[in-house]
Amino acid sequence: MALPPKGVLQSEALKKYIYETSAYPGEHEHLKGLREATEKKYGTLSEIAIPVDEGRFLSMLMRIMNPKRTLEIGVFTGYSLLSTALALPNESQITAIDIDREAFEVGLPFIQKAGMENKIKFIQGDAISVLNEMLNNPEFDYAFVDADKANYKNYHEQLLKLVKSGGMIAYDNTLWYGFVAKEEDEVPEDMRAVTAIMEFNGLISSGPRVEISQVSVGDGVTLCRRLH
Ligand SMILES: C[S@@+](CC[C@H](N)C(=O)[O-])C[C@H]1O[C@@H](n2cnc3c(N)ncnc32)[C@H](O)[C@@H]1O
Ligand SMILES: O=c1cc(-c2ccc(O)cc2)oc2c(O)c(O)ccc12
Repeated sequence: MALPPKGVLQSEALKKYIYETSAYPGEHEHLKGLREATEKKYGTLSEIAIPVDEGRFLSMLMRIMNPKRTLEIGVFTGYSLLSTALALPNESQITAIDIDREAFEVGLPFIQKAGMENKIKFIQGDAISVLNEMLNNPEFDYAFVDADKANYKNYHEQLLKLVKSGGMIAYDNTLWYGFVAKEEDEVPEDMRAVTAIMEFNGLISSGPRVEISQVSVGDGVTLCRRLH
């Protein structure tokens, strides 16, 4: 079964319009360099990086929130990481976790050229284990999650102990190519993470711990604000 285009926008013409009018113009030169190096090295796999319009959204969110300590789970070559870092004040720190360092090294020269390396502490390791080793001390203002989708519910439990009350957790891919709204027999075998995503969406949609907003940008981003 052929995959639909990635993301919420199922019209290629509308996606092209949005990219060309409001996402590519003004894209930071080193973000563009990182994106092109990722495409060159990884070909179609580069699609797992967040798209440019989502990068702009996350960057705007950071400028509004002005967080001091942030977390990123799932770095790949660093498009979301560099989008975030460029929007943060100099004294801010991002703890970025990925099980794989090889892809991060593809983006690292662009992070360095952009002068953002000092804001980033990269930790190579399984995110569940790395988060478990952190003290249950809510010291982060913001977290972005874009790693293994089956673990989103586990990351959520851990992050509710690590993100401050009033802080924000953003989860990527919560609309998963639109498959969340399709019948089971319409979902290709390699897109079965849709089950975990749908369970996760159900889990966070009610309850006293977070307030959410499902944002239809990229492949769907859910913002969760910790209430207590
Ligand atoms: C979709 S990519 C992240 C894309 C990235 N946010 C960007 O904009 O380029 C997912 C990443 O999660 C990482 N990952 C998967 N499972 C992980 C785990 N258990 N712990 C830490 N990282 C993991 C993968 O190595 C991969 O780099
Ligand atoms: O097709 C994918 C796959 C992933 C993925 C798979 C396995 C992992 O351990 C982590 C991530 O992530 C994706 C993604 O974030 C995206 O935006 C599109 C597609 C995929």
